[in-house]
Amino acid sequence: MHTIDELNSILSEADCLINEAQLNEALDKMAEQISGDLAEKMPLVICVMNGGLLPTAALLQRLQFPLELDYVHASRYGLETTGSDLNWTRYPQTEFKGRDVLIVDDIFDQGHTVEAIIKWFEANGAKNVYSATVVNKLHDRKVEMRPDYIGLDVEDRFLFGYGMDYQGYFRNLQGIYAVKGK
Ligand SMILES: O=P(O)(O)OC[C@H]1O[C@H](OP(=O)(O)OP(=O)(O)O)[C@H](O)[C@@H]1O
Ligand code: HPA
Repeated sequence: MHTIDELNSILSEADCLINEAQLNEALDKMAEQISGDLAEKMPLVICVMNGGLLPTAALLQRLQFPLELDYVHASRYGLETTGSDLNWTRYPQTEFKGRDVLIVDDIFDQGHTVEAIIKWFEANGAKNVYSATVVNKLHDRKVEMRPDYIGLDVEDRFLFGYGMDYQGYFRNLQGIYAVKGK
């Protein structure tokens, strides 16, 4: 359990790596690329909860063409997770067989989450599966694939804000922060 004072000091000591203006610029570019590729395809956009909530909303506001929205909740099991083991707590409810699907998440870190979700949609009949993440963390512990649309590269630190949580908190921030010393 954290106190409000502890949480406020985590935030006040953190480094802001990406501010709101930089986020907006990156999201504008992503939306432009996505619109170029998908505007005629009536895609199904999939928000990966919980981290994908803010990025999905921000992209949808910028995508002015016919699309449908659904969400999945699939997260990695704790620290011991290896490979693509995901704990699915919500599968999509919208028909996606034969359709173009766009997966939206906050971060491409090691990449197991996005990779496994893409594979699941492909294995279950999606036509083309695209993926978009606001940030890509720079390190060499990654899966081989990369998302089709990436907002910004970011250094290898523990991040929070704009979808990403620090022990459950701070997903709501309009910027991306790194915990002091981590
Ligand atoms: O690229 P990876 O190394 O797989 O990590 C990225 C994933 O980790 C976080 O989700 P998490 O499983 O913590 O669930 P959450 O979205 O509910 O925070 C984040 O939202 C991505 O989905
Ligand atoms: O750096 C991170 N912060 C929060 N959640 C995450 N999930 C993967 N990487 C991160």
